[in-house]
Amino acid sequence: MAQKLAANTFRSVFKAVDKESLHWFPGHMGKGLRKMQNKLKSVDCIIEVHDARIPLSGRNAEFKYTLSGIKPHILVLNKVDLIPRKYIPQIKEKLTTECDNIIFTNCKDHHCKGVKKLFPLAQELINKSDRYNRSNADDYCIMIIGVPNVGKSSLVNSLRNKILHKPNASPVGANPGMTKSVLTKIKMSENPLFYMLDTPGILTPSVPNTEVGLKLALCATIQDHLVGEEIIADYLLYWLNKHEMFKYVNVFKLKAATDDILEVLAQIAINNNKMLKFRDITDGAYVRRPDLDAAAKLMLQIFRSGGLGKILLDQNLL
Ligand SMILES: Nc1nc2c(ncn2[C@@H]2O[C@H](COP(=O)(O)OP(=O)(O)OP(=O)(O)O)[C@@H](O)[C@H]2O)c(=O)[nH]1
Repeated sequence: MAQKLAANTFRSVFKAVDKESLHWFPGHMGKGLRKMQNKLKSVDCIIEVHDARIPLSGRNAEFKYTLSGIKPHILVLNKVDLIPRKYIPQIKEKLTTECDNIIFTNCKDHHCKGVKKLFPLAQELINKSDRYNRSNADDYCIMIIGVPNVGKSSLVNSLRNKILHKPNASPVGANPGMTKSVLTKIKMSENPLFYMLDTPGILTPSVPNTEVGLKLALCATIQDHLVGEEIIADYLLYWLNKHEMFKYVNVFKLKAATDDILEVLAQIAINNNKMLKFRDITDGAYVRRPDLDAAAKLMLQIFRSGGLGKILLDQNLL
């Protein structure tokens, strides 16, 4: 059993990292945003997907200014399976001034109620709206947007499976930036004629400060190597200790909770036989050392798959 230590035993602030490394805006994203802004004019409803673990951090609301509230907007908080359900009402309340239509989804669950509700809600909102520049169009068009890796393609696939009973169309990947190709329309239903832009629009995450950048990195919306796996793992350790979530002690077979990331990584490496072999220059003999990079990658992978418990990284902002 993990020893429960007082929060003040641990770091109260996380040491700053190089801010530059947290501003990630590769070329394809910039082009994507421009293309998307043009496309937004020809859609009737926008489904914005974000990671439920960071409902208040990292969303990029820029697209909204382009449309200034003209088109119906649904905010989908995906990966709800990774957060404690008790926070859902508070999250809704906190976001209600920004968006009336908030839906929580788990795209890994074929019976997810949120996914089932999404399409009927979009239809209802479009029917209620004046459709602005598209009032004469016979078809309805929905666009899915969001920052990288929040599950946009997974949601498109879930909706396709549910409505069209068709297999997956969009590639799903564990790394950010999977979806790069051109936007194309796919038919979702014949009557009424409903289309969806099947390649989701990628938004740049909003990174106003280091802490938000680290949360985005923890949720894999910024590529790991741009921040550094060890830094992200250290932030995770800091966060877990600060919120007195000590499940990691058992998961990583540690003797006690600790604020020392090197101690944690060394133990993970030993437990998982992730060792590097070196030749000792003095006597030529081989020595083995823990592979800390591999351990940091494993630690992040375990966190991201929910192995350290259900965690709401924005819980302090509610
Ligand atoms: N636990 C959990 N994982 C999910 C869920 N939805 C998607 N994922 C995982 O999240 C990762 C990213 O999913 P994608 O659907 O590729 O995300 P995306 O937003 O299209 O990614 P980009 O194309 O990079 O923008 C994959 O490893 C998915 O399996 C969910 O509801 N719960």
